[in-house]
Amino acid sequence: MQRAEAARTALHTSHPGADISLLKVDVGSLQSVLEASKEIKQRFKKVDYLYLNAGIMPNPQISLKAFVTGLFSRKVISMFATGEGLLTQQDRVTADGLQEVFVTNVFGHFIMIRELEPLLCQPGNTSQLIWTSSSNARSSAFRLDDYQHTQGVEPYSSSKYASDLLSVALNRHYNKQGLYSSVICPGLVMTNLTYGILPSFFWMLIMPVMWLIRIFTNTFTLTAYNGAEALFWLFNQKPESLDPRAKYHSYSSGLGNSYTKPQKRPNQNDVSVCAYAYARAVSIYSPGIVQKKHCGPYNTVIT
Ligand SMILES: NC(=O)C1=CN([C@@H]2O[C@H](COP(=O)(O)OP(=O)(O)OC[C@H]3O[C@@H](n4cnc5c(N)ncnc54)[C@H](OP(=O)(O)O)[C@@H]3O)[C@@H](O)[C@H]2O)C=CC1
Ligand SMILES: CC(C)CCC[C@@H](C)[C@H]1CC[C@H]2C3=C(CC[C@]12C)[C@@]1(C)CCC(=O)[C@@H](C)[C@@H]1CC3
Repeated sequence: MQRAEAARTALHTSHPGADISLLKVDVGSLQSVLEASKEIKQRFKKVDYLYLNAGIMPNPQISLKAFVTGLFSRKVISMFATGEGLLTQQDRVTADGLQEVFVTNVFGHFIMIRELEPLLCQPGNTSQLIWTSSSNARSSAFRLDDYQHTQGVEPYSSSKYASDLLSVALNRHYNKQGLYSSVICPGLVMTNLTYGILPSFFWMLIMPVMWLIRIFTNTFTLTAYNGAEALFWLFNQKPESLDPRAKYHSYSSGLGNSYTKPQKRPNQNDVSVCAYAYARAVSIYSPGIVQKKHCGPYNTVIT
């Protein structure tokens, strides 16, 4: 909350008239998501934009062997752009009995969308869901028969691919009610997430190398300001004009100027499968968990 208050103060300095309301939510805890959603419904009559940005990559490990092999392969540029095959993470099970990466990066957000449905689907109004996904999302890390990625070591890639699929499934389900979902990738940005991969002083030391790499890959946005480009770009678009299956990337030119461009779509079969998986996930988890946590009745009907 302290960080949120600091952000509010900074925003008030640059935008003195802004009405900024703070609310604490742990998207990794279903009870917290339900409570926060209830509070949002009390505070607001409608929600125009829901930015699903919170995400984690716990205990990341770099594979030095994969990095060195990648450096001398033809895939070197794509390795720097996506980090594919370079990172593994150690996941854990939350108090709700869910995989932490899956619940934080995907499922908590999904429950919030369902809970806020009346505010997001107002007649005569369009609303946008904007997910912060990643170019690290990888279909081969996602399996329907293990959609929480309990068996593998790449829960981050898996959860980001799940959010890409879920966004397409949400478009199919909600577009006719004026709700539109998009995913973005901010590129490689220096944040607490990347400081968990390598210490901040190390990133500082290799910054000249990073600027050099940026000449060859536009995905090294590096600053939060440039990384947020696609989030801001989407805010200004007519949601009906967006491609429901695209991923919108924040890019930076060699000189550090940012711009947004759409990129590839998830596989059609995967999308149908994902819609089914999430319908099943909600029906399995919601009633049991809510009863256990004494949050009152919570019925979800998925068609
Ligand atoms: N940095 C990068 O290079 C990239 C980042 N991304 C994605 O961008 C998003 C933002 O990450 P980034 O800013 O880089 O990393 P940070 O670790 O700096 O920020 C993560 C944010 O998520 C919030 N968060 C984490 N867990 C929870 C939780 N359980 N409940 C509520 N909020 C939570 C954090 O809140 P708090 O500060 O209160 O803990 C923080 O605001 C993530 O989804 C990440 O996957 C995607 C591609 C590249
Ligand atoms: C640049 C240096 C000389 C060496 C850095 C090597 C790696 C640690 C990085 C190379 C590509 C990076 C990358 C990510 C993390 C750090 C690297 C693997 C991400 C996976 C971070 C989270 C994301 O969501 C992706 C978009 C990033 C892709 C690139």
